[in-house]
Amino acid sequence: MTEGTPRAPFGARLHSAIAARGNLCVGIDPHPVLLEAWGLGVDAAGVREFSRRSLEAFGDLVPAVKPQVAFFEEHGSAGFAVLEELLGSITESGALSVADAKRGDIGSTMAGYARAWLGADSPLACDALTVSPYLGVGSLAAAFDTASENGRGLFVLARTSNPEAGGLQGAGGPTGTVAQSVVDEVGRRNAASDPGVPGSFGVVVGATVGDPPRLDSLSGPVLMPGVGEQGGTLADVRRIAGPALPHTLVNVSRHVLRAGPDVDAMRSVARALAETYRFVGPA
Ligand SMILES: O=c1ccn([C@@H]2O[C@H](COP(=O)(O)O)[C@@H](O)[C@H]2O)c(=O)[nH]1
Repeated sequence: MTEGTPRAPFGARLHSAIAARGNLCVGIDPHPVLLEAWGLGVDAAGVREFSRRSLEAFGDLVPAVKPQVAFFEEHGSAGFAVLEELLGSITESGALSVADAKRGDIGSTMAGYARAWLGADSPLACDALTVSPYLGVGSLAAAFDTASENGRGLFVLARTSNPEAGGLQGAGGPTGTVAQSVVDEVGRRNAASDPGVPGSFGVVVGATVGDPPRLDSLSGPVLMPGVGEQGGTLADVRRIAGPALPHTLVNVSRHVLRAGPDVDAMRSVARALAETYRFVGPA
């Protein structure tokens, strides 16, 4: 981006990226067990090489790449330095970066996380950040505002893919489930979006969920993990996304990464998935 040129909204940039590359998002999750399987050290240097090979394999194939922040954070400042470098390299590969940090806190503290991940020139700035609404969607106000100001986006956890989530997120009240109320509140923040182009505020809904929230009034993108190792299928993705299918990013991490360390082998798994998970015609 030229200095001084405002960044286009995340929703519009994602819309173009999906039109060009389809709906698959691949995760970079340097689990210790994968680092070992690849013959790499379980340290920041191993994570750096893992990230480099992963991005070489699929960075130019997919609209978005999702680093799992936990596996960088566990290596301290050296791990964060690798993540900073990776976020820049994802942009160079032509993909959007989704930092999966699941941040959430009281409003005044959330403002610090917002500046860190969504600020104009922050070292860890990403195109979109995963955030947790379980301190109240309103506690995320600074993240919504900072993302809007800088053309970045959010994916707010609504109905996550893990089996433990249902008791809390699927709990019902007179107006529907907790997850539905999150989707509806996020959707209200997208109200002014252009028809056909998603707003910049999305939700996370797992591909493993039997009782998903309705997404018809979201007007924003969906990040849908849970395909592959967690058992979600193409049919699940179609059923759960419904009208939001064209704006859905289907995330797959370990199923691709297990094909490594060979870059061509990972690329061929990612390419096959990218063909399967394409819900819009080529641009
Ligand atoms: O509900 C959620 C939210 C986030 N995730 C993250 O997605 C990937 C999934 O990895 P796989 O190897 O494809 O299972 C991982 O980073 C999770 O933290 C999720 O799975 N479910």
